[in-house]
Amino acid sequence: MTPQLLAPLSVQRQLLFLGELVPDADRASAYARLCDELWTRLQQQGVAVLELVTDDEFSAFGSALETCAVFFSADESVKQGAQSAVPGEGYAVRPGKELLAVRPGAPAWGSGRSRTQHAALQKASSRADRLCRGLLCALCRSPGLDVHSGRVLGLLDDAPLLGQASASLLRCARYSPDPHAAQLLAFAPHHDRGVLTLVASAQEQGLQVRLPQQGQGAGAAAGAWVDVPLGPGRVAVLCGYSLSYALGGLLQPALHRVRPVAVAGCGGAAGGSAATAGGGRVSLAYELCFRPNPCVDPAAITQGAAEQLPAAAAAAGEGGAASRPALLTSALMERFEATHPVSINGGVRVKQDPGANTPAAAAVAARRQREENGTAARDEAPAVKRGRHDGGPEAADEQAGSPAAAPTALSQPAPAGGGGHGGQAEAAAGENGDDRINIIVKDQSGSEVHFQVKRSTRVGKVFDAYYCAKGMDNHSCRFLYDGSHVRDHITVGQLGMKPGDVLPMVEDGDVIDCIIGQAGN
Ligand SMILES: O=C(O)CCC(=O)C(=O)O
Ligand SMILES: [Fe+2]
Repeated sequence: MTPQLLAPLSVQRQLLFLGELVPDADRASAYARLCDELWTRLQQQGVAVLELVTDDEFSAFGSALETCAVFFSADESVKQGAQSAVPGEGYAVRPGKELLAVRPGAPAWGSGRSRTQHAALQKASSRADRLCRGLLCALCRSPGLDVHSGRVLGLLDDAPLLGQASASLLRCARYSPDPHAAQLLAFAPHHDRGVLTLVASAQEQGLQVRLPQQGQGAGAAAGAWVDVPLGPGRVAVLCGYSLSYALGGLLQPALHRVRPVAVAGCGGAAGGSAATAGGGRVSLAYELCFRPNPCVDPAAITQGAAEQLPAAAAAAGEGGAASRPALLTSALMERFEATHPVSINGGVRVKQDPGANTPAAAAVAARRQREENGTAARDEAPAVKRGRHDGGPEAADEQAGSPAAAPTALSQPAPAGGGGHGGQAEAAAGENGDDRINIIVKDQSGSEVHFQVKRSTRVGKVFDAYYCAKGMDNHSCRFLYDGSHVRDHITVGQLGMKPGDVLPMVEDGDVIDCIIGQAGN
């Protein structure tokens, strides 16, 4: 039986944003109740569901959900057009799931339908941003936490005010109803990297959170997956990794997932365009993030916080603020990457275990062995390379509706007919000589993303998939192969080749170095 999660919490926007300014005893006490309840629910259940009484926010979310549903039902060329027209915007299409992302303040793009959609998403993202900041402020002011809100709010950017793209991100996802995917999670269990995430969906069902396993909220149902009741007018609030870190572990990041979306399952409650998008589930997730450069110092942030807090942190099994070093947000995100294997697209980033018995792992191990022996790949006998097929652009590695390059080893087998980027199966195909090779993209911290691609795949597609897996803006990194800058128009097979070279240089398991923050291509 699904445990009863919680009664919706009513919030009036004017309460959130004006409550403390208006000298009205009722409003002040209602605001205090909101603060308290928000804290208690996040701490005990990992999620709070808000009922938006004044519909300003939800009408923005609702129209974004509607326009996205229509957009997602449009044909592939529209999607491809949008993708190429949006430098700096995350965009990905995966089997069974379509994802579109915008940042508040990002300039409009495209024309016609995609422009309409972008405008709706922009409006929803700025509403969500405002709501999220108000909730963060309320959380800090809760009697249970009692942290100076400026210490946390000061780490956010003020980009939405300046009309520049912010660090925060609104994702709109459509999970298509697939009879073959009925047993597959639509979104693998994950933590969000940001501060707070708001999730809205016209469909009541889909989102699930795992109740905390230990600490204050732990009860009989500790560790159980529970449904988060969404639907029109409701928004779920989830604590992300950054906030959890900033508060020294006083709140745990919410582990959440999207359950399987069956054909007849979640489409019914959608109403309007969401239903005409072919059923399935459409959701908006707004992830409020710290700006890229400030220092997040848990000890300073929680200094003087409510007295019972150290005990709460200890009960949650965390070392508390004192054991968490002050980190730049960029370092915090690296820490997140290192400890969280699930990318936002549901792909699993796998650090290959050299002992693992897969061809991909064997290739990586062999390459490392070569490096240790001082035998650089470039020094190998040409005869070895001559046997390889250089792959021409005509052999493009495209499949409609799936990215040309995807991280290997997805969390579940790809749904039938969905492109089949399924880790081991592909690795085996590579071994059989169908011209696929493993390429590793590695950043300065040593974090790796593995790809299995054809030699004919354009490296730009690998980079796009990398940005997508990392949740980063396109064109925000510089890529080096063998120390030289890689242009994104060449193919994987052309990596490292100089004008006049006839033999391919790239080897299975080769590494492309990624310099984060240096725009490159
Ligand atoms: O679609 C949903 O309900 C959740 C999406 C989500 O968890 C995310 O985008 O991080
Ligand atoms: Fe999420």
